Amino acid sequence: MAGRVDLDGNQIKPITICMIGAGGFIGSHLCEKLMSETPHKVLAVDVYNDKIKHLLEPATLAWADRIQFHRINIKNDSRLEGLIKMADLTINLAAICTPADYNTRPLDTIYSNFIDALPVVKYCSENGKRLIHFSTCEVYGKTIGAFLPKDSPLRQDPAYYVLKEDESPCIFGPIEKQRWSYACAKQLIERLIYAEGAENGLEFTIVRPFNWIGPRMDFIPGIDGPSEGVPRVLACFSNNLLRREPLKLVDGGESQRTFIYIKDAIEAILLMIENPARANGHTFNVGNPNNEVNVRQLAEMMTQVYSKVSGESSIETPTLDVSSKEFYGEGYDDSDKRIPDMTIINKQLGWNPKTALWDLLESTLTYQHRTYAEAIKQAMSKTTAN
Ligand SMILES: NC(=O)c1ccc[n+]([C@@H]2O[C@H](COP(=O)([O-])OP(=O)(O)OC[C@H]3O[C@@H](n4cnc5c(N)ncnc54)[C@H](O)[C@@H]3O)[C@@H](O)[C@H]2O)c1
Ligand SMILES: O=C(O)[C@H]1O[C@H](OP(=O)(O)OP(=O)(O)OC[C@H]2O[C@@H](n3ccc(=O)[nH]c3=O)[C@H](O)[C@@H]2O)[C@H](O)[C@@H](O)[C@@H]1O
Repeated sequence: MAGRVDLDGNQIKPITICMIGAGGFIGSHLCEKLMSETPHKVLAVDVYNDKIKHLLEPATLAWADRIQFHRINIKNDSRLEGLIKMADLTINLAAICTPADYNTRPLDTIYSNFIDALPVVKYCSENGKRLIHFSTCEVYGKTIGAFLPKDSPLRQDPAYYVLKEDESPCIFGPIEKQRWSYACAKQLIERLIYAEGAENGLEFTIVRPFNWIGPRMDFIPGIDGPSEGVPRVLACFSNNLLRREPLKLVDGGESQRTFIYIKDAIEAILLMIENPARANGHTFNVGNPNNEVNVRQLAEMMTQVYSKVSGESSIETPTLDVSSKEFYGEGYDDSDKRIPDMTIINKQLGWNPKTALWDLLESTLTYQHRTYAEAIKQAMSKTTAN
């Protein structure tokens, strides 16, 4: 930890970070990294702390005096401004960010991603504090290529699908496709932060994550989350595999995604934290363009990897096609393809992702099996007994 230097060879001074949403998937990994590898302090703000309990207790942990948990709902708590004032940097991760909510709870989604983020931006701007705000790759919406005829050769041309921070348009569907409530709220908060930078000198960095996945993502329905809840695809498919039921492919599983291992992505965030001169004023794609699959291929790969790590053979019919209306309800729509352009993050921070899809699924599904297999067996035998 001693003698840490930034990318320009300058000594890194310990700072205090107000991390809002620290108890979530990304927050838990970022806290872990900051505690184990840096001298920085974290004021961890969230309504839950289950995913960071191992960092908070026991009080004898090496970093015990560098992390404090504050159980605060940022919608309505006057303590927020005080915490932002105490910190050198605020990182805002708090959001509703599961697609099943975008079309079924659009008001909560818009409030969470725009209205609730407003005071955070305002307090940072008014108090001269730096802000790293988590947006999303969903702000790009659909690719330009999605509007070309299916057999157009231009669909193979990267100019029609690679997503660039400073060039690509944001293409959303019509208003009744409420799926886009999330992307639209995130886009507006990005524009507001950018304007605070331009007009009031706010020092900001915007992060656009592209499908970060790994241990502790979301929840397993009926085990550590609601039985009827629909998490993001990694947890949905993990749940199906653990319960030995078919993986559900929405609208044929044709949508394409690039998946990145959470630990690779966290390296990029640490570089942003410790290199403000290189990160301020920028919006960064953070993803792994080499790990592209469609959802059907993801399902097949996860089925193979899970067989390997659990030692169980796969079931006879491993996948099942479902319509998006059946699975998510009215108003669902989808991003067709998401390949991040890496030029800006490469130039500013020299960062590249490392982990191949098979390897990141192997470590993640090993974790899922170890954490949940027994609990699922017990829950299923109880249901059968009843
Ligand atoms: N995981 C990804 O791949 C991904 C992709 C794109 C964008 N993002 C963005 O990154 C951020 C973090 O995502 P995540 O995957 O860790 O999600 P997450 O749901 O695991 O974490 C969000 C955390 O914010 C907390 N939170 C929400 N509202 C709050 C409030 N009003 N007050 C206090 N805490 C509140 C939640 O309790 C949760 O612990 C989000 O802004 C999300 O939109 C994530
Ligand atoms: O992670 C990201 O980068 C962003 O994208 C996600 O959106 P999306 O990728 O559509 O969400 P997933 O739930 O991970 O779904 C991926 C794909 O799998 C499909 N899916 C999901 C679940 C399932 O059981 N079956 C299935 O076919 C979805 O329809 C979608 O096409 C979420 O919006 C956010 O977490 C985030 O902003």
